[in-house]
Amino acid sequence: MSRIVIALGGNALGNSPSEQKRAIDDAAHALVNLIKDGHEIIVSHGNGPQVGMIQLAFEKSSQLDGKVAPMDLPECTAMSQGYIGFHLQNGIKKELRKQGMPWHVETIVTQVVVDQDDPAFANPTKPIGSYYDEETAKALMESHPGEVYAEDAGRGWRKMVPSPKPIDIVERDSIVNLLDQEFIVIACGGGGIPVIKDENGDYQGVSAVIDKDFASAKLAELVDADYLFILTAVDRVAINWGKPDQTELAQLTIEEAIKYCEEGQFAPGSMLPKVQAAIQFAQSGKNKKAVIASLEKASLAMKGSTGTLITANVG
Ligand SMILES: Nc1ncnc2c1ncn2[C@@H]1O[C@H](COP(=O)(O)OP(=O)(O)O)[C@@H](O)[C@H]1O
Ligand SMILES: NC(=O)OP(=O)(O)O
Repeated sequence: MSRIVIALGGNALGNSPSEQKRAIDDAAHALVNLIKDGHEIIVSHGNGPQVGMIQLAFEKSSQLDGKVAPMDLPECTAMSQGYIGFHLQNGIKKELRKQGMPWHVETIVTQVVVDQDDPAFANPTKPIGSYYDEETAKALMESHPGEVYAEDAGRGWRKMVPSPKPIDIVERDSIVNLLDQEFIVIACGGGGIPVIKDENGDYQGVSAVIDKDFASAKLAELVDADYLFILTAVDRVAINWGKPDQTELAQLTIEEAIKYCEEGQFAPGSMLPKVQAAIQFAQSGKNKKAVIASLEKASLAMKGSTGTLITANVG
């Protein structure tokens, strides 16, 4: 039995609540297969499209109705954890019921501690919300001074917000207690709600969105997981991505992964943070294994027949 932290990418969630429910049904099947294989799972998920949508909805509502206040990013992430967790926990429960498996599933509203002096606060790089064409994005920057829009990994222009690195997880002990009670835990949704500790020792939200792959690596480290699974829309990490000599990689040592990152093989905002998060987890202790694989082949990736394995001692 292995303890696996699973980071679910955008393809597990879809772009609207109804699409999300359908996508989660497929994701739940892949997740329950891992439980059937005897593993303990902790699920995290992204929220880039959702957190942007929630923030925009409040901005538009406040323009229409002065009694509605705009919503800051930590609250928007908290809302996204709630409704994505709602769909995920019910989707997983439904799949467990179908397969006659008596497991409990719980979503934890998770706060993740960041450093208020993280340089990321001065350099917004995390894409959220919808995609725009360049002209629209530039018009939005003119009409919304202070907001930053930039190209997102060749897929269009998006709003960029600060994305500090995760340092600690406030609800770590609750997560471990639930795991010990044989719960399937959903935690660190949307990278977790970014917080700092104030002078009284209380947690205060800060305006940022943490990358869910880095938060998942931190979660995997803090719950002493054996595996970090980063599940996305491709079977394997590739070098020379999108070129005629594109080559999929079945395994990478930490040193090889660092070298490819330095060569610029992975697009910032899409594959780069996944590989960096995988390296971070693989470096966090002995025999720690990170796997980047496609959602529907998660169970096969656990058996080693697909996915990219990143670990200290490949072979
Ligand atoms: N070198 C690469 N190897 C594999 N996929 C890559 C590479 N560079 C970019 N990609 C793209 O990055 C995507 C994963 O990033 P993204 O869609 O942002 O993740 P998420 O699944 O977390 O939403 C892949 O589906 C693929 O289209
Ligand atoms: N918070 C976060 O990293 O979300 P995405 O994976 O959707 O970008």
